[in-house]
Amino acid sequence: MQLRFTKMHGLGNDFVVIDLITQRFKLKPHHIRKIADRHFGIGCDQVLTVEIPTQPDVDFCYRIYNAEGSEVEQCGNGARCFARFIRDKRLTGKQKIKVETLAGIIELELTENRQVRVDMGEPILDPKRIPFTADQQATEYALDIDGSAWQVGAVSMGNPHVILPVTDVDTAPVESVGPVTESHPRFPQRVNVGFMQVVDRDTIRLRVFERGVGETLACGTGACAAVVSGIVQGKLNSTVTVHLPGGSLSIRWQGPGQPVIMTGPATTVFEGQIQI
Ligand SMILES: N[C@@H](CCC[C@H](N)C(=O)O)C(=O)O
Repeated sequence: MQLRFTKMHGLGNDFVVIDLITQRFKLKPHHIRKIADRHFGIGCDQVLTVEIPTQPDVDFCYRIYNAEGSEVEQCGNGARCFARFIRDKRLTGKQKIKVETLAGIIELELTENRQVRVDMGEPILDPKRIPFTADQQATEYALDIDGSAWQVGAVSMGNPHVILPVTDVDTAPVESVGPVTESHPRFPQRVNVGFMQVVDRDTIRLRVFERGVGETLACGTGACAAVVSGIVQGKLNSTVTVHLPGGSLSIRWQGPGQPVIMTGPATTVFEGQIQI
């Protein structure tokens, strides 16, 4: 079968977006791996699908697959690309779009300056729900990573994140510490690993070793989780600019009970068809 796709990115975190409303196809993990392969396929960090919602009062269903083939709960950069795709393909005329994900319902809004604002929902700090093995909820946890002692933050944005503080992201041990932490036994569903440098109360620099992918140029949920972690630790104000290798995001969180709001760009690169 020939599948139509659109190649997109959010700050260099790249996606193959497939409309499964006008095309009927059941994507299996080996299809995802083939599509995501940078040598033998199209190449991307995640495959995103647009589907008919299963719940009332929701506009679309948004599904997310990591390059390794696993389905995941949430993807922030992907959410902005999803909104741009829906708009460009005229699948809706609405300014605000409600979509269901495995992590719950999120709201996407295209702004006047071609940015996309996403209500990512409330962050989860309860270790059981992250999931993360810990005696009780805390703002920082002692974590042994391969014999080294780290003080880390742990937050779920629907998907699990651990945040490791570093003094300089340029020299952070992303390639060595990232993979061992991703599969740390205290994170039973594995984890996305953020390396956060606090620049000042309004600015951080961040690199993320993503679960199921490796280091990406940007991670939207990683940016949200890092900011939430920095806020609960008293290091950051409620609106923070996050500088990632692929560009910058604005993240706002006004504290417990409030959703995290992410604003940033979404770009279409090209369109095509793939024989699957
Ligand atoms: N790139 C993403 C996150 C994608 C999912 C992640 N790798 C996971 O396994 O949870 C983002 O922008 O949030």
